[in-house]
Amino acid sequence: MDSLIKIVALCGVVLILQALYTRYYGGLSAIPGPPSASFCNLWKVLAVYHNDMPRRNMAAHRKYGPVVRIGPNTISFSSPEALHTIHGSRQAYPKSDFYKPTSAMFEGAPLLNMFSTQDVKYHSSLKKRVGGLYTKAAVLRLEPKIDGCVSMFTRKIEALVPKDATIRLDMSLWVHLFAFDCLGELNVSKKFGFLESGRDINGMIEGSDRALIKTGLYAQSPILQWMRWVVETAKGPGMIDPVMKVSKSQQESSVTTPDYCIVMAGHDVLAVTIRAVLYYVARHPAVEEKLRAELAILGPKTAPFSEITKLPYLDAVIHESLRIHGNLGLVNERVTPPGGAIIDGYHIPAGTVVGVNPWVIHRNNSIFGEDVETFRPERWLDEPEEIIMDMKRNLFSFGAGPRMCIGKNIAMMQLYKFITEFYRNYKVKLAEPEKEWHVVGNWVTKQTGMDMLLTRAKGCEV
Ligand code: HEM
Repeated sequence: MDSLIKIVALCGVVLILQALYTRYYGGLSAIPGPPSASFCNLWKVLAVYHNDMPRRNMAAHRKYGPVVRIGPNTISFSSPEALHTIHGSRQAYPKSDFYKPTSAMFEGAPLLNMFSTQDVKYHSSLKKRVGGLYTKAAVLRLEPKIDGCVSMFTRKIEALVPKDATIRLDMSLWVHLFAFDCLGELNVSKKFGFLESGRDINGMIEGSDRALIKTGLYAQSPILQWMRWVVETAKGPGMIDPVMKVSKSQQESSVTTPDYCIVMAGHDVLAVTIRAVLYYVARHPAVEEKLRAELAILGPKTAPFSEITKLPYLDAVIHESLRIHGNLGLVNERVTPPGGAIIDGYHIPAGTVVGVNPWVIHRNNSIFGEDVETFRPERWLDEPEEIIMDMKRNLFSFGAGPRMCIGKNIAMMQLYKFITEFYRNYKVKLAEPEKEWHVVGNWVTKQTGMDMLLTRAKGCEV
């Protein structure tokens, strides 16, 4: 018993000494931040646990400046220079262990995909193989499929909204049903049936939300990450195992793995963006009026993408929604290379987790102006050209550099098409404007609590 107490006491002393060293002598000791963050990950864990990371991360930058230590080995940056160095340049840093759980597991080992891989060479070889499928020109072939999904959404809602009546709908759910069905249509030419049934099928949306929340939370500390890995491994084979067994025998595993990632990517962040547009436009009737006036110039038929991308106010509303409501609420984590790096005047040792949180950079006054908390699409139209270019360069909603979203062109087409048809067909109001929506301030910043009152717009024909 005596020796057990001695061992526990010894471990305690070692941990305390290590914490003191990390705080006062480690290579990051000069960087300001919340006091606890310099020796343990509690600050990050609590911020995510309370679904409050975007707000706390922004507040930390207001208090401590452009470079903030938010964990013993994690630094959050807020400047455009840091964004460029860490994420945007050709030599952008590799992803951190945060991304490990975003690989499916097969026979006890992670199946690396384009999103999850930390290996720069493997990533670049994957991207070379499939990148051509996602260029602006290439995704035009998907326009009819996206049109099909948008008109299915419109038909479903039309069936729920009788002429001259107003109906209350949970738009948080309905846009996710659209996003999931669109994912099916684009990937396997088949809608999954979410819109048809008008609800989550087999708990897929709920399951995906849970997985994203867990990934965001457990990744805040290596110990939690390890515990999650143990639990997930103990659960045994998942959905991907039988697929991989077939693929392996056909020498296709290298194709199946990136496909798996693209099939899983995009529905939740697309839904987050559409919700942001709907919510902020509903809160700003003058914006809605201008948007409707612009859309009124379109003919009665579904407008082609090439035409709607020329509508300046629609473009400004989408950019402003992407800015004010970052899809991801955490620092997009990267790791400094061997030899370390100089970022924003600090020497950051090799192996440090560094990055930028979209919420933080999108509220940088030097880029987006003094009124960053205000939803003002006009900022994308009225400012001098070089300021607008600078805002576009620093809009981080789709990431930046080599690890930027490969699906951005598809996502933009989905957004433009959905928003155009939605406002052409419906008038919308928040059902309870006195209430704020609820935002999950974790990794993907999902919003709920946005019931809306829908009425058919005049001349709406589907
Ligand atoms: C509005 C919709 C979307 C948004 C806001 C969005 C946002 C993002 C962001 C921010 C990243 C970088 C994440 C990070 O570095 O941590 C990313 C990566 C990625 N996205 Fe999207 N995405 C959207 C839709 C899509 C769609 C439709 C697809 C499917 C084709 C897709 C596929 C991917 C892939 C494969 C990556 C990994 C790219 C790489 O590491 O090279 N995304 N996305």
